[in-house]
Amino acid sequence: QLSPNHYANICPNVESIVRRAVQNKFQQTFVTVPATLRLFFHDCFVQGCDASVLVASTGANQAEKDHSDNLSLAGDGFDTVIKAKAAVDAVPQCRNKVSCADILALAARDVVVLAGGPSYTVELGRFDGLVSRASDVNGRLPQPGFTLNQLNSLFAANGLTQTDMIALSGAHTLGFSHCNRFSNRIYSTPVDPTLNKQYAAQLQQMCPRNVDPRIAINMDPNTPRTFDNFYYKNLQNGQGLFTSDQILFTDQRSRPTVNSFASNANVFNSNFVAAMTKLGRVGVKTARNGKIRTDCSVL
Ligand code: HEM
Ligand SMILES: [Ca+2]
Ligand SMILES: [Ca+2]
Repeated sequence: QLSPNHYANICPNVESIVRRAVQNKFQQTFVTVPATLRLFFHDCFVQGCDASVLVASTGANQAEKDHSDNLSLAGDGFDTVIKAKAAVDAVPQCRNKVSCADILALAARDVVVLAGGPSYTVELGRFDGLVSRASDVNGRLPQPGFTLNQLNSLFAANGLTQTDMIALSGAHTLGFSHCNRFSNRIYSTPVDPTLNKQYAAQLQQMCPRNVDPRIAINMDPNTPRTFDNFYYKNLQNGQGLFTSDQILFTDQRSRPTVNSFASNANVFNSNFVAAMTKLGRVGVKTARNGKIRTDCSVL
């Protein structure tokens, strides 16, 4: 049973402790923001929001983070949670009382705020999962080539509507992508017709054939460091980076929602907050099937 006041007696300052740690990390690198936000999503969609994504592999177990779909998760997201956990545990009353899953949920909210996005109340009381298996990731995360039906069915499997899915996709207003995620769109004949011609040419320039696979580019070409509704305006202009982004505007069924988020930042913000709150409830563990980890990377 999640509640914003879960730690009121256990660790009353947990919110400010996590916020300060996230702020410190943010001052070192902006990558903290997209990395932490994406990490939360990849956690919640596999075994629920239980910090299973944070677990390191051991000789006996290949953990989620080593699945191919998770290899592009930026290390700064993991580091943010580790730093915040250390800050929480430095307070005697809080030591080993706050779950890694809750710290990640708080940190995801805090990075959105640091990038200029909306603030919101985070529900707390998740326990950390007892397993993390790479094989559990198979088929649980959306792929950049997904159709609207594929996106909808995967999000529906997590209790999220098409509107939630469109709002959460707005996270692509921040952060980076490697070139191979969309190279099929710019090097097909003809070039993907839903791509803005000028944007396609820019992408070809930034991501030439046989580009170094480590090269990553901004997903939002206009305001890559601001959490805003530019993602949806980009879709209207044919500047959606992935097939799974642009389809939200191309398909008649999702276009009205994209247009409404593009024309009204407040509508986007409130839908994003509602969807993040729902995302944070996915597969939550309790004392019966979870625990509070002492080290977020060790079961
Ligand atoms: C709707 C289906 C989604 C698909 C197909 C998708 C796919 C991707 C892909 C392929 C990347 C680039 C990874 C790389 O090459 O490094 C990416 C990055 C990112 N995604 Fe998504 N994503 C989806 C939804 C979400 C959601 C729901 C969130 C969070 C609420 C999210 C947050 C991010 C962020 C912040 C990045 C940038 C990461 C960074 O810069 O380190 N995505 N996504
Ligand atoms: Ca998880
Ligand atoms: Ca932006």
